[in-house]
Amino acid sequence: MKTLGQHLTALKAADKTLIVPYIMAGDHEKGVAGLPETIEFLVANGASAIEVGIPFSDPVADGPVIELAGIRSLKNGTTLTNVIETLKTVTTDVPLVIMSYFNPIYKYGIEKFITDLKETAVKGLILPDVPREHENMITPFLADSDIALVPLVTLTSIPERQAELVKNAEGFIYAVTVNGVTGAGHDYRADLNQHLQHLSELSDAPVLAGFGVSTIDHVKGFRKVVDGVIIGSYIVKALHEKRSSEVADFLKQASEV
Ligand SMILES: O=P(O)(O)OC[C@@H](O)[C@@H](O)c1c[nH]c2ccccc12
Repeated sequence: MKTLGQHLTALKAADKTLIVPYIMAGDHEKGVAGLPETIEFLVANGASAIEVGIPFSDPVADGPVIELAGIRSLKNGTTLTNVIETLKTVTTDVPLVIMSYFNPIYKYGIEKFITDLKETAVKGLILPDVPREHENMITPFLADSDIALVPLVTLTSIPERQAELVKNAEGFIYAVTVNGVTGAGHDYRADLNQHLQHLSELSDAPVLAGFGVSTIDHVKGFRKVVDGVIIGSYIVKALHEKRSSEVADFLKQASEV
């Protein structure tokens, strides 16, 4: 299997718009047992990679939609252990990216976490509450794996910090488009595209914009300056409300932008 960076770079070279849906593991009527079919559904509808969220009781960066999905998932009995066991049963060429707060991983054991992921299609990690200064808790274990630690770059990062965050980036760069939590309904800053353009120039790694992406017009707008988008709340809400054919249409249209 290719690394996350190789997979996305190949799609980028073929001039595809990178589309990365986010789902909350275990937010399904079958609980975590429903995760493989949700992944299959997203793969079948053209996802470039899939961000798999681990539910956590204190999700500081999550807006209401993702937070509620996390609460439902925890009620369904989802744990990092049963997510990893389930992911071991999933075979796909589309790389998976785990999005988790640090606490569940710390409790699981960092070394065991990385070792166990090697038996899955997980090729990347997004850890929003692990700052660059503390990444060395994780990076030694990643050294002999093909799992990338995806940098999150926010609008408030000063230019030097941005350059530092994207230096040697593997996988992709997650460009956070708003100052705030996940979810729709934010107004994007007038100079957002300039910021995104600048980020794209800083690195060869694909740049994906995320937070608030919920319409095809958003995808078209971001596609002018970056390689693709991450879509969370819109997908999580629509899947929960059983509007999967709408999600399928959205993903197909988005990948054709
Ligand atoms: O929901 P949105 O606005 O489409 O944004 C993606 C986001 O949900 C997903 O990437 C995510 C969920 N929780 C996070 C915490 C931090 C950073 C990112 C995330």
